[in-house]
Amino acid sequence: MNPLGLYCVTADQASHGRELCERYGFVWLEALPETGHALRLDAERLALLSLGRGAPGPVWVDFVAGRADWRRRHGGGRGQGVAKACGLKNGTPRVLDATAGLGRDAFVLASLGCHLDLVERSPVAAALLEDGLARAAADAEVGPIVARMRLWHRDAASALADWHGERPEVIYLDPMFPEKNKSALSKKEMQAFQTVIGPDLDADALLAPARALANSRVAVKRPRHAPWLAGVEPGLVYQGDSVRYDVYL
Ligand SMILES: C[S@@+](CC[C@H](N)C(=O)[O-])C[C@H]1O[C@@H](n2cnc3c(N)ncnc32)[C@H](O)[C@@H]1O
Repeated sequence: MNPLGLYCVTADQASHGRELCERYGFVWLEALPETGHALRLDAERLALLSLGRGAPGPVWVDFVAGRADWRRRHGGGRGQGVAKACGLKNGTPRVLDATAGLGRDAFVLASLGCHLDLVERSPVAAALLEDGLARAAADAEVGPIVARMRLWHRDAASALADWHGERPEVIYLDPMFPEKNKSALSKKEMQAFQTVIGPDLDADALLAPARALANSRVAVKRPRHAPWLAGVEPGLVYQGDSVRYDVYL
């Protein structure tokens, strides 16, 4: 996939924009293209745009307002599937989220008190997540929560094989499943995210190193009817309406 372009709205953000291009390999844009996808940096945020007629709205990471905030206040706490799958019934384990994406699941776990390492290989997802974490850090209520989330822009296969940090109790995996029916994706905007990132066809290879590294369990989020990751039967399954959590103890 070609590197994505980054467009900076005002000169004030130019040095930060150029630094993101250098670090993540984005191409500096003098103007937004008419079609396709691009990153847009303004004083508020970094966002992934879909361009052209009928294109879905922008995607960005917001832990302070919107869905993440609602879910933090009213989402069901430790009764949520991700919390049950990661074993939060018995405490607040240290979690390695090896497929961090836009950090939504990780934020739920951090809100419930967990410390997390987040590993993300896609430059687009990592840059959006980094931006959301930085903005949330300045918020009085959410700042202490995101202080428990540490992002690493790298491939999980090598990170799991060569982990130098504190050994995680739990490893959480939520690779992008090759979705045939795109309307099944929760929001139109997320279709853009999937188009830019692509399916994670190598996800099976993460299960064995994750099981070798995790102190207590590996939790895998799958679409409800998807086959087991790497064809390995889990010890425990939490079935939700549209997703399933397979737990390897
Ligand atoms: C479905 S998204 C995860 C969504 C995330 N759970 C959330 O709540 O926002 C899958 C993410 O895993 C990342 N990913 C897949 N395989 C990876 C790997 N081997 N190393 C690092 N990241 C990976 C993809 O780039 C993508 O951003």
